[in-house]
Parts: sequence; C-alpha cells; structure tokens
Amino acid sequence: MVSPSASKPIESGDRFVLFVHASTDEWVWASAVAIAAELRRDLALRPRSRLLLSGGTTPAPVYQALAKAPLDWPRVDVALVDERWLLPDDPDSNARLVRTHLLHHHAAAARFEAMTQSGRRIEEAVAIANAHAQQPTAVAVLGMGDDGHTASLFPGMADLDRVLASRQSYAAVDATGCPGARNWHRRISLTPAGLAAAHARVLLIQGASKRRVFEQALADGDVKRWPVLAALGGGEVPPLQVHWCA
Ligand SMILES: O=C1O[C@H](COP(=O)(O)O)[C@@H](O)[C@H](O)[C@H]1O
Repeated sequence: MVSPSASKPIESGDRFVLFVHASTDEWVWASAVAIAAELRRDLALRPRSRLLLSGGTTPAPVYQALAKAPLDWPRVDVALVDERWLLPDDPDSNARLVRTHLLHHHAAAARFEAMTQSGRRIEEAVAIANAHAQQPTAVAVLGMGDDGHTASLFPGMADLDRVLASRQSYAAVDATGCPGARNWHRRISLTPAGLAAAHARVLLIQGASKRRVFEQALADGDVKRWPVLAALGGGEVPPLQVHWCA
C-alpha cells in the first residue's frame, strides 16, 4: 500500500518534483499510481491516450504493478521511449521487456507498437515512430543510467548535438564508444523535442548512486554531459516527476 506521505514530494520546482520513497515496494506502487493517474487524466480528455515506456534494468516491477491498474486500456497506445536496434522478440530489446512485464492483466488490452520489425530499415523505423508521435503523448516513463543518459541520449555520443537540436520526436543514434550503451550501439531514441511534447514525464530511479548522478547533473547543468537534463520541465513544459528509493 502507498502511504499518503509517499506521494508528498520532498523537493519541487518548475523543473522537477522529487518523490523519495521509503522502500522499494512503496516506490513501485507510488510510481505505478502516478503513471496511471496521468493516463486516467488524459483518457478523460481524448479518445485514445499514448504511453511511452523505457527499457533497462529498473522499470519492470513498476510495469507489473501498472498492468493491474483498472484503466480503459483498450484506448491506450503503448510505444517506446527508445529501442536498441534489435528485433522486438530479442530478449535484450525494450519491446520484449514491455511485452513481458506490462502487457498482462488489465493492460493486456492495450495496443502496443514495437519500433523494429524484420526487414525494416532503421530510417523507416524512425519515420514510422515520428508519424505515430504526431499523436499527443500522455506520459513518457524514463530511466537514467549511471552515466546520466536517459532514453538513448548518451553523453559523448558522436551525433549528440544533432539529436539534441532535432525538431523530430525520434532520431536514429549511434552510441559507439559510450560505455552506458553497453553492447547496443545502434538505437532509436526520443529526442528532447519528443520529451518536451509529452504532457507528463516520469523518471524512475533507484539507489544512492543514481540519486548522486541526478544531483550532479542538476549542479553541472550541461545537457551534453548529462542528457537526463533534457527531461526537465520549465516554461511551458510541466516539471519532470522523479520517483526515487534507496
Ligand atoms: O539502455 C537503456 O538504459 C536506460 C537506463 O537503464 P537502467 O538499466 O540503468 O535502468 C533505459 O532508460 C533505456 O530505456 C534503455 O534503452
């Protein structure tokens, strides 16, 4: 159960709101409730709502909890924040993670868009993702690596300048030489423009080192060194919701 205090932010401003949770269980449920609340709000406003999800090692238990939320899932389009250039059934693909952990229980009724498909070139996959991104996004769920990357925006990536400046929502990226990208260098990523277009952005992070990285990024302020800064709010863009537990 989520205690009422769990949803009280400890730090808030126009760029981000930080929720600190006392346990992993609390983090899982409070994060799932926050995402479900954004979707519910959006579903009340339009015929279909769009949910963008990240991969990585962090979000699986949140997706499992979210799958049990009693939402009008047949009206939800689930798509990806980013994808490694792998087929959607590859065990290391973000699509596989979403299928395995989210598309069950109530959420089995959602419509899922994988980005990759056998025979599809990366340019085509990006064009299709950008066409889908014409629909408004209710909520984008993000992760952050220990190197400060979010989505597939990696510090030191060769074409980071181009991707940061892109007006398109998605771009193909080459993260060769970026340790945070591990073995998957060719990827498709949401851009800062795509991030800013989401009505809500929720960052899921766990552990002392990720909290330090987030604070270092804020203190430094250089998005090229800390691409997670591209997810912050400000101006017209609502604050990033950050859910953290130790
Ligand atoms: O490679 C990726 O990593 C990030 C962060 O992952 P984590 O394992 O540190 O939780 C993830 O958000 C992104 O979607 C994924 O492609």
